[in-house]
Amino acid sequence: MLNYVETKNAPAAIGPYSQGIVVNDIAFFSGQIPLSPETGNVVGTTIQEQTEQVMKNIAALLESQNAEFKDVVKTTCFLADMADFAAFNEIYAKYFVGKPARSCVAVKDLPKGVLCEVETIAYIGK
Ligand SMILES: CC(=[NH2+])C(=O)[O-]
Repeated sequence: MLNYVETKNAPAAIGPYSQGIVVNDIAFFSGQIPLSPETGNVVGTTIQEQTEQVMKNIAALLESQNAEFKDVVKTTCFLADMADFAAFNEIYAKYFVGKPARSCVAVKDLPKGVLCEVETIAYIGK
């Protein structure tokens, strides 16, 4: 059984994808970039500001499934510049205290020219 994630508290999709899909007790959330859920505009210009907005968006997705950061089992992180790795990690670590499995790569470009994107998989069974 597949269920789509739909919440106004996280940015709407900007392409042909959903905010996430739940399969049984696992939620697969689409990559979050630092968009405002209200305006759809990019929030912040620094890696710190943009990572904070990404974390807010992930929190909203998790909340839509009655889940929290501690329920995340895997993340994939995309940076526009690996020089931002340390600063990104500093913000990331405040939220993902449970240290889920992770991959982090630098890519040539991200949508809307942002500095970071983070996708998450969470276990939402209780
Ligand atoms: C932002 C995003 N998740 C995408 O696929 O364009």
